[in-house]
Amino acid sequence: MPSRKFADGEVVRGRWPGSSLYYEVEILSHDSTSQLYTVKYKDGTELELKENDIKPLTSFRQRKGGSTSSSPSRRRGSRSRSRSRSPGRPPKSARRSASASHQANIKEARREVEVKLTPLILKPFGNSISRYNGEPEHTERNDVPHKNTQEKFSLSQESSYISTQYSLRPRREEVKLKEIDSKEEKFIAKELAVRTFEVTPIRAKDLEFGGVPGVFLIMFGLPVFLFLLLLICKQKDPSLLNFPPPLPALYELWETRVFGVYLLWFLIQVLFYLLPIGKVVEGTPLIDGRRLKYRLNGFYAFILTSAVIGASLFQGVEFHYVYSHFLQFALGATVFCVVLSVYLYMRSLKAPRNDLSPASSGNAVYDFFIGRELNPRIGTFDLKYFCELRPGLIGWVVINLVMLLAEMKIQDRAIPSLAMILVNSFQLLYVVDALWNEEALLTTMDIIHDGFGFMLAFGDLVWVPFIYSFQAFYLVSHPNEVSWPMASLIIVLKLCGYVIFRGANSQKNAFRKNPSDPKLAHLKTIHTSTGKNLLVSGWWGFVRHPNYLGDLIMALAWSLPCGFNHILPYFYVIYFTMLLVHREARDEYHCKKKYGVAWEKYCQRVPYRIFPYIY
Ligand SMILES: NC(=O)C1=CN([C@@H]2O[C@H](COP(=O)(O)OP(=O)(O)OC[C@H]3O[C@@H](n4cnc5c(N)ncnc54)[C@H](OP(=O)(O)O)[C@@H]3O)[C@@H](O)[C@H]2O)C=CC1
Ligand SMILES: CC(C)=CCC[C@@H](C)[C@H]1CC=C2C3=C(CC[C@@]21C)[C@@]1(C)CC[C@H](O)C(C)(C)[C@@H]1CC3
Repeated sequence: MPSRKFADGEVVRGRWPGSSLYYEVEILSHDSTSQLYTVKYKDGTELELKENDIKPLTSFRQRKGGSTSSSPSRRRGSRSRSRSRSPGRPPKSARRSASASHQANIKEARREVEVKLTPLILKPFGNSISRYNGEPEHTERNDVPHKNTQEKFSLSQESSYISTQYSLRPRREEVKLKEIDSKEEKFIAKELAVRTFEVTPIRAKDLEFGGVPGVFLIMFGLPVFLFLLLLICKQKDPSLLNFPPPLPALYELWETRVFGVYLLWFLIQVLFYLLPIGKVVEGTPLIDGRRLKYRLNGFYAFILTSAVIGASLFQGVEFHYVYSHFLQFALGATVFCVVLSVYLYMRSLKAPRNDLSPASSGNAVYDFFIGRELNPRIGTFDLKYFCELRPGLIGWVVINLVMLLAEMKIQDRAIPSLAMILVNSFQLLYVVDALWNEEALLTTMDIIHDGFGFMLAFGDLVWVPFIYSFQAFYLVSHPNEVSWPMASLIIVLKLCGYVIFRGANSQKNAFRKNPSDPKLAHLKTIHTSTGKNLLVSGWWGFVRHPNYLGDLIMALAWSLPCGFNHILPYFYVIYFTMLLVHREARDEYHCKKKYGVAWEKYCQRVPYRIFPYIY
């Protein structure tokens, strides 16, 4: 007897777990020990199924025929389709997770059931799922009404079907149909409640950042690397070819007073965050449809912080203390981040399933790194959202100012160097821009996908303030004179980067907020069946991540004022390129899952990811 009935790559019908609905799936692999097949649904969902739950395509009856009908139930199906698919409607979910796709799949199936119950002449299999997955009909100008496409879409949807147990039933009266409808609704709701996380476990091969060994290395490697960089930078000749200075013992770097100052800084930012000023907006819908509320007062926090810093300077507070204890501050922030990460992990163990991040895996080490809980909150205080923009990002600007003052003091200058002024102003613009456009943060991968764990805690609270201020730190002990023509070129580069970065982010945010915004009417889009469309002209038709391109150009402009004597000030550009290339790959993976064929079409139309004609 053969050990397996279906071969890898074979296209068959797989039963949706717990239901009698069969979908077209591809066999990916077979485990001879558990006798389970790993199959892939057309929306990218992978599941393990028993052999009994798989049927060859040929075992389903197919009917031929036209696609129009005036049967009541058919009309009803059509109406419900166009209601739910209307592109003019705001998207139900800004982020469609795999389980949201399952929900759509199940709904899809339910609608197909309605169609199936009428004695119609139906087209053969094949349309339903590929359409569901977002196969674009064609690209259109954003101001062209989408009605025609939708109608076409509805018809082809209607004219396909999925085999279910209902296919054996005779035609029912409309009343009976409603009963079935409501039973199905209840069944679906129950299914979803139980399966939201069950059906989408992240298996070992899907773990990002090199899985458990990868995140383990990152967690220990990054802090060590940070201290090495800071130590190398303090040397007279900061060449990477020199033997790296030894890392000081932890107790040598620990200063309770420094830690106290760090805590004070953190608490001031908490206080500013809690101020009831600024408008309150809703985030993107969560897996259970809830939308969290966020207060947008980051820019006010920045103004208030500037006032506090200004007043302290006026009072003669010695800011040089931060420069002379820079490593101690970095250690204090790291310790704080570790404690915070442990707290976050512990509390996540009690968090309801629906509150867990789609990136979490069930592996303790991995989840400690990526974050298990998506939006940890104490009351209305959102820990991730707060940390992403406040203590670290505003702290970065303050550290830059400290470096500027340190440069004047150490190099005995009456005014800061042009290089330092350029670095300070460029990065100030970047931070102010982030705070001014605070709402845009709510649609980033960090907020909607990644949990809050060591990765973001360390990134936000340690990496951003202590590494992103590296150019200014470098200039304190390694002065570089920049000529005005050179400065002008660098400014032009920075502005080009900024225009691309801001233009791309604003275009996408405006489109996501209101797809029929008249200002975007000239843009072409690709339809996807998720309710959200993809921009395929404008910035997003140039490369697939124009915002990353702009960000990288700006990063180069931040490093150039440091001159070409050492590679060290270019560390940020190198690191950032790696980060964004990796991030782009992660986003691509999620988008492919989310938009299926539509995303592939987009990739064909816009072949380059970040760098035109290069990558
Ligand atoms: N300074 C730093 O260290 C860092 C800065 N950044 C910056 O943060 C910003 C946000 O980045 P990030 O969160 O990674 O991702 P993006 O802002 O690029 O968002 C990606 C999402 O945009 C949507 N999208 C993709 N293509 C299209 C399209 N053609 N039309 C419409 N929507 C599209 C998709 O989501 P959906 O369809 O669901 O809306 C996709 O998941 C960037 O400017 C980046 O440069 C990021 C990381 C680090
Ligand atoms: C492995 C490792 C070092 C991970 C840490 C990555 C983090 C440093 C970054 C991840 C995404 C970020 C974003 C910003 C800062 C860096 C981190 C936290 C950001 C706040 C910078 C300002 C931008 O305008 C932004 C708001 C779009 C951006 C959001 C993402």
